[in-house]
Amino acid sequence: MHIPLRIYVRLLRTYLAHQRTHVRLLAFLLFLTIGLQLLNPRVLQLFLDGAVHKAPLSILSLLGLLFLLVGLASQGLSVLATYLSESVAWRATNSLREDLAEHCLQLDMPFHNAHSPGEMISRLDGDVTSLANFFSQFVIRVLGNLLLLLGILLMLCFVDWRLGLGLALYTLLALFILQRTRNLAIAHSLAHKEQQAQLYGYLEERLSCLEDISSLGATTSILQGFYERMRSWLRTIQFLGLFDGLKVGVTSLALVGGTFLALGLGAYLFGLRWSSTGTLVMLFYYTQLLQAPLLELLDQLRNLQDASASITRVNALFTSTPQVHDGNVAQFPTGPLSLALSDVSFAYEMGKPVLRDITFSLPGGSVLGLLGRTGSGKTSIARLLLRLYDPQSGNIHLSGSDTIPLNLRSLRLHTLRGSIALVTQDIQLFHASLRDNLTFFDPHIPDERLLYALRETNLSEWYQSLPAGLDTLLHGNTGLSAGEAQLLTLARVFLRDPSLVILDEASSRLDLASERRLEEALDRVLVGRTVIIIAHRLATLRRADYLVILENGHIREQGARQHLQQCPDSYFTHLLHTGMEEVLA
Ligand SMILES: Nc1ncnc2c1ncn2[C@@H]1O[C@H](COP(=O)(O)OP(=O)(O)OP(=O)(O)O)[C@@H](O)[C@H]1O
Repeated sequence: MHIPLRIYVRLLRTYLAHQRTHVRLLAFLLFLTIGLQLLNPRVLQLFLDGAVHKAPLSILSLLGLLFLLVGLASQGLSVLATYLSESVAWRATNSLREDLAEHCLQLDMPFHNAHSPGEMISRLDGDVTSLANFFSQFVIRVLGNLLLLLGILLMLCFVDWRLGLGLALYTLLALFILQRTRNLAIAHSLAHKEQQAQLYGYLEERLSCLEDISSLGATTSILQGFYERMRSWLRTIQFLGLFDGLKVGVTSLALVGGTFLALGLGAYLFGLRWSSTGTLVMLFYYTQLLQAPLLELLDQLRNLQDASASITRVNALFTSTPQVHDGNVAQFPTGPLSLALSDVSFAYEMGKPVLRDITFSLPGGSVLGLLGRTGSGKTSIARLLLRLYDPQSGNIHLSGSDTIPLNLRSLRLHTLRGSIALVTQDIQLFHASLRDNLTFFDPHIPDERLLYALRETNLSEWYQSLPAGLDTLLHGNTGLSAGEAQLLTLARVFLRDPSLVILDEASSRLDLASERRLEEALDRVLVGRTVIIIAHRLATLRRADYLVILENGHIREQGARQHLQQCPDSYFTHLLHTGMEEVLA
């Protein structure tokens, strides 16, 4: 996998730019720690040689104290550096997470249809988390450890060039062997991540429809699927364990080889009287010290491989652009909203049209009933109005009381979606307080407005029964009846004060009593707004001024409801006589 250097540099510059001081301090601490590590063996050598040559006790005590202080300072600085690097890593990854999440929220439905929630979670969290080390330490550690290696080898050269050369050759050989051994497990390590993601995706999907699984008696087959995934995961983990064992064995062998070589060379030179006891101990110490940067460099190399895979995926996400482009008109038309669709045709997939030449208009403040068999394209019209998709041909215009008609595409998406509310039967409540569920986590909406919205949507009695009022924790959709959940989504709509409300079969799953409560609430919430009711049943059409009846993606009939109802030849009258539910279902 080849990633241009500029991508790494750009990432580092973007996400470390605002914490330059911390990064500089971190680099200083790491280099200081490395310097101190290099110093101690030399102090030890001086101490030992001093002891052998009967140096004064005061000098030996001073050297002993220096050895202790350097050791303590190096440990203290390491702790500080770890704390700082964690802080740098979290800040950098958090802002990357924030940017990615914001970008994902701006991507349109075709993108989200093609990527499962599990996949998005793994991008937004898994991939970003694996970049933590890259942000906080990679450059500093690689540079630092290379310097440490070089420093140790230079120190050894300084003592005796043969020692330096011997250990330099050993370092290169050890790096090569260890790198090779580590690469053996990469394929299994990738398979391990993939299988883990698959298992989590499987669990996420099954847990989200636990009620259906239990009621359909599908628990056994679900568990069977779970066991199968666990089994193949276990096999990969066993292989990984085997490779881990091999890796530890080879690493120990390589490191022992280094010590053996150093001591062998030292003993040879000692035999030739070219080195002292202190030098021998220092040599042993430096060889031990050599192992840490060696392993650290290999770890960083491995981390870079992981980071590169994550950077590729994160980059791919950043470069995905929405097919729906934002407009530039920030001001939404004021007053009752009129709507006009002219010759709108749309297909989710090329060659499979879902809507064909749809043309109708709706005066501001009126109610349109949108009817049609399942799959006739009703919901697709709602999605076009919200610009979740754009039609392939035709135009949609909006106008208020004081503006000329505006093309839907010219409006800012944020403004548009803030002014059109879609209420479906698919209700999404969060594991959060009632307040947050109503405000979508916007802290600026005062409680009085929330209480007013709850009253207007017939939820006062339910609210009185809550143990902690607006702070009561809602556990998603559980714990509320379908009717209460639907009224709660209506309260959300009321708070947003939209100009256009689209009710997509909002009451179709409710019992009679709940539907009546919802209808009463709608009487209040819909006042002064333009409304589109996507309906299957006659009862939901009682408030419609106009009707559009769809059939296989085109308009079969349209007109004022009163007119169509009174016209004996109209399709609507036919539907009324034959029993609309049966014909449209
Ligand atoms: N995301 C999608 N990708 C591809 N095809 C889709 C998608 N959503 C809907 N369709 C197809 O588009 C057609 C119209 O669907 P739409 O949901 O608009 O119909 P509908 O009238 O609202 O149906 P229902 O009453 O069942 O909700 C159907 O054939 C459907 O299978």
